[in-house]
Amino acid sequence: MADSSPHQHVAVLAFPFSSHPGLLRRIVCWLAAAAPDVTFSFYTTAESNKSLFSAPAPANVKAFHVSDGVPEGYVFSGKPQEDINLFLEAGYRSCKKAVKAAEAEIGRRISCLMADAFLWFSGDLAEEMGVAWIPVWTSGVCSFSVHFYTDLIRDTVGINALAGREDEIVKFIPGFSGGVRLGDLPSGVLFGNLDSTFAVMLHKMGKVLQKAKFLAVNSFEGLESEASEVLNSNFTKLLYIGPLNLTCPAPATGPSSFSDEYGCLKWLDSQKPTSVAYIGFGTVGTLAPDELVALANALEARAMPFLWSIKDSLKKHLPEKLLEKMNRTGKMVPWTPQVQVLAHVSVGVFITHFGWNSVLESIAAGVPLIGRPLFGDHQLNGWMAEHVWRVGVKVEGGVFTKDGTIRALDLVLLEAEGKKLKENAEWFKEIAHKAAGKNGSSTRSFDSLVKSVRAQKDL
Ligand SMILES: O=c1ccn([C@@H]2O[C@H](COP(=O)(O)OP(=O)(O)O[C@H]3O[C@H](CO)[C@@H](O)[C@H](O)[C@H]3O)[C@@H](O)[C@H]2O)c(=O)[nH]1
Repeated sequence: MADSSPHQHVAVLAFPFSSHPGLLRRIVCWLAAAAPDVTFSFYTTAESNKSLFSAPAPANVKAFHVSDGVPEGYVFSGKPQEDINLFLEAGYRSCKKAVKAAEAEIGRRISCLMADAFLWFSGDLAEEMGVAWIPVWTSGVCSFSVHFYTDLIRDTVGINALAGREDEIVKFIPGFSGGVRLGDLPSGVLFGNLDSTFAVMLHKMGKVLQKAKFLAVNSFEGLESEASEVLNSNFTKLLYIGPLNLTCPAPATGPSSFSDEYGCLKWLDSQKPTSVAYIGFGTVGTLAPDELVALANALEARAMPFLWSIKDSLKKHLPEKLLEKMNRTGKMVPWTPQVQVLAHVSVGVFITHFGWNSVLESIAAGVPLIGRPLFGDHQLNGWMAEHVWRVGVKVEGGVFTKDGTIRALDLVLLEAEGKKLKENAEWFKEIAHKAAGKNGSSTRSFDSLVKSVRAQKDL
């Protein structure tokens, strides 16, 4: 293998589900543009590569397929997370195989392994290959912290001992001295199926990442200060590179998520300032039909202008008559350019699931949130938004009802408390823009990441 040139080869392993591979691809395209002399090999499943690389990427980013782990002739049984399980079971072997194949094709050994933090085995792989390891956590420091301290939390509270204690506020978790509601911890830490593929993966990740020299995170200095300080002093250096929607929006090379094929921005141009509720629940979660109807009824009763990112397959749950009335005040589309939508002056509130990217994008646009957490880190992100940053509220009881949704809309858009939420969101917006601006902390972290992949050494 011709390794004599100073050029480096960086391998990037994606977790091929939900918004994860898209985010990693954005980071890689961003790094590749800043380090045109470095070759980046990017690994995800064939299916995921197909949609990710339908748009052009920088010439120094090369996509490689990694096995999805599905044996030939395998018939899916419909068990939850079956595809993730199969991928992870084959993960170490198939990622190693794919990296070896890429090294042979590119003619250069890798000098560094960057990977979605979910892929806990990437640290062992980097060690075996004798290269630097750069794990990337695409969510918040607050949720990472909980996975880091999972054993402590389980030992203190007891496994599956939550019944009747959901509303208990505990202060023993490092980084949450102001307290956190037990029922808002991500499921799989203390309650839910602790043996599920996801729960096991996150538990392993929390342990293994204690060995990492640093962890790149999609967050910014000043948002999650306490959890960050605790992690920085106890294990590893956190490298803030977010919010990614500000630091690496990459519309020129990104997939179609940035396009406005349904004319959302033009429609928003015709609305009054801060009058519109933007509604979106990310890339994986869906609402139950009765909640869809309750939310729709609340919008209709409130005659609220709205823009709703909703798949056509879900619209069928809304009664025809209601849809007709709603079409007079709002717009429903299967996809929006969310970052630009939230930054539009007409948007006054974001009704969402508290997915981490959605929360960051809303904060970066100074838009207050109304949340209905669905799974994973959403509850905890919602807790932070409502009780720590005070930029939003969780909908009453955590599910959409017509009356509860109207009350949340009134609180955010009409009442004094809502004004305060908006002010707080604007305050964080300024901090986020500073961090992502010239000489900002996230920009500087990114520069050191570029230097590190170029120099083939740790930060
Ligand atoms: O019409 C749409 C809908 C979504 N998006 C984008 O899709 C992303 C959605 O991300 P997020 O809000 O984080 O939701 P999920 O897709 O549900 O993200 C998964 O990954 C996140 C990061 O790890 C976790 O916080 C979530 O729990 C997990 O569900 C955001 O960047 C949105 O801007 C659009 O651009 N247009």
